[in-house]
Amino acid sequence: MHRVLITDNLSPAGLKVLEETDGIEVDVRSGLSPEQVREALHDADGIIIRSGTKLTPELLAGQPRLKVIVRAGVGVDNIDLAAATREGIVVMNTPAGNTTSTAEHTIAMMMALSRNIGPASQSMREGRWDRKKYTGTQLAGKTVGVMGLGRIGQSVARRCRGLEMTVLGYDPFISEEKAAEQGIELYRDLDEMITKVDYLTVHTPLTDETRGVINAARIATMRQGVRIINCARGGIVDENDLADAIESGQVAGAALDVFSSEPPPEDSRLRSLPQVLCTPHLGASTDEAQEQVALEAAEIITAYLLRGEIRYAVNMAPIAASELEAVRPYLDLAHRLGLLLSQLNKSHAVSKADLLFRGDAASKPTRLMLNAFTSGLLSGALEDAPNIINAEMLARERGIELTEATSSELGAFSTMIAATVHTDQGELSAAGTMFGNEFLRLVRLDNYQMDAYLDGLMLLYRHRDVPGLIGAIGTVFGKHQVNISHMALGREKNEPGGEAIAVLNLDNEPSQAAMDEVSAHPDVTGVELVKMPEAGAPLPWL
Ligand SMILES: NC(=O)C1=CN([C@@H]2O[C@H](COP(=O)(O)OP(=O)(O)OC[C@H]3O[C@@H](n4cnc5c(N)ncnc54)[C@H](O)[C@@H]3O)[C@@H](O)[C@H]2O)C=CC1
Ligand SMILES: O=C(O)CCC(=O)C(=O)O
Repeated sequence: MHRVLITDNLSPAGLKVLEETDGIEVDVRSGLSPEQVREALHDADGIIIRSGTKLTPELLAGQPRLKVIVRAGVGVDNIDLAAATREGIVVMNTPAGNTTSTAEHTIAMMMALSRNIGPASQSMREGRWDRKKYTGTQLAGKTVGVMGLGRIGQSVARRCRGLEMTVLGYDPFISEEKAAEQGIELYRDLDEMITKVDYLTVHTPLTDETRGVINAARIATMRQGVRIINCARGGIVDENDLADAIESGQVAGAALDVFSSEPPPEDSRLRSLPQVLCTPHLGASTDEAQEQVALEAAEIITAYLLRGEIRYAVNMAPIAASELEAVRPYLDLAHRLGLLLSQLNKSHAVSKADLLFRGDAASKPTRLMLNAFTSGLLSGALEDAPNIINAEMLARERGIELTEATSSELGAFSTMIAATVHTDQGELSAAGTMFGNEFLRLVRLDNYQMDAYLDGLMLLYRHRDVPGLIGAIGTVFGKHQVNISHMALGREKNEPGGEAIAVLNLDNEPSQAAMDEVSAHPDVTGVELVKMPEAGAPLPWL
């Protein structure tokens, strides 16, 4: 049974999906302190949150059961992504469920700001009839600048066009064609765009680059009387600079749904300025958006916990259900090569690992395969075996450089993954292939070509290729009651008398005495016992 913890308000539609899914148990809590969230996470396989729960490194550390965090919404700034990644926890969001509601809220804020709806309504409640004081401005014919042309920014832009506004846009990651299709005049320079607008609305995530991007210096270059709307994240518009600019008259008004600290302090200047219209982070708060994000969150978390399907991951590459089955054997092969090289490497001082994907493997998600390989490579070195989410980060944190290359040339096999590990004592390399998507094979170890099974107990011994040796080793294992299920030989040069490697697959683990006897044979130059998962064993993290 997989337990899903829910610590924020989630629409009943999503809860119902979770409750009705076999294999899923739901634990709904509210009003938890950070310490209580930490404790509740000990017994959770996954957690669904909105913006009310902050998942800090302290909460995410030491949660071996926790595999997945789903944000019912877009912004993941309340989740420490680096910490989640380091702990091997996949983080996913529901990117499109609240786009329309947030775009509509932005338009509502823009209109209400322009027509003084908030203060006018308040004045009537207080018994006044101030028609002159609340004269507003019309949107039609005005120019709006949209910073961030993603889902919400574009949705806002389309609505502004419908309101007969001229729409300018700034987003370094959108093409001219895409902007033009929607009637957006695209700027590549924010500083240029903001001098031309009557309204500025921001729709980017809060990042190091966007934090405080709308600040005193930029506001000073804008038209006097500009209006600013922030329904994205608090802090994109510097709150102090905005309050100063409103007090000085440079900015006529601002509409804010989000704040750098939520809720903002009661004595915050922005709360008290009459030119500021505030809502308490309501952009996504509609029945429709909440139902949509809750349904998506429930589906995403169950798909991951029950089937290993990864959608909308923000800290790793996604794998669709349709792709997963096809990719699984490649991940398995890469993981086994990592496990093999990890066990053969005696120096532990790995500085670099290079992966080459050939043939069919080159058309599969190479980043995931690199992670799968790295998780195998590091599995012996770390207390908790890494998974495909954190392996790359853990390797890089340890100064291990990872490279990947692809080649569509087939070579001897229709698919091949080759790995080379660089250590302080030289290089180790191995290559594997698969027959029929199922049978994984080791086809090269260093310079020795072979066809060995990559599963179970593998005994590798380096030897001089002389007659009688195979019989002698077989006799040792027979004496010690160790059954050999398969054997493969690899010769460096395809001629007798040189150096060779034998790979024996064993049904049971040989005793130390048996190992010592094999090692003592005068023609054997090295013996290793490698433990691999059984054939067809599920991947540890999928
Ligand atoms: N108020 C609310 O309740 C809600 C707020 N949001 C927030 O709205 C924001 C946008 O959400 P979506 O449109 O769904 O995200 P998105 O990922 O579709 O779009 C973000 C856009 O910002 C652009 N961008 C990133 N850095 C930029 C920069 N330095 N300058 C200009 N553009 C930049 C990206 O290229 C992308 O096109 C997010 O911060 C999200 O958290 C989302 C939903 C509800
Ligand atoms: O969960 C919410 O209501 C906040 C929505 C939001 O800010 C987001 O999806 O980024």
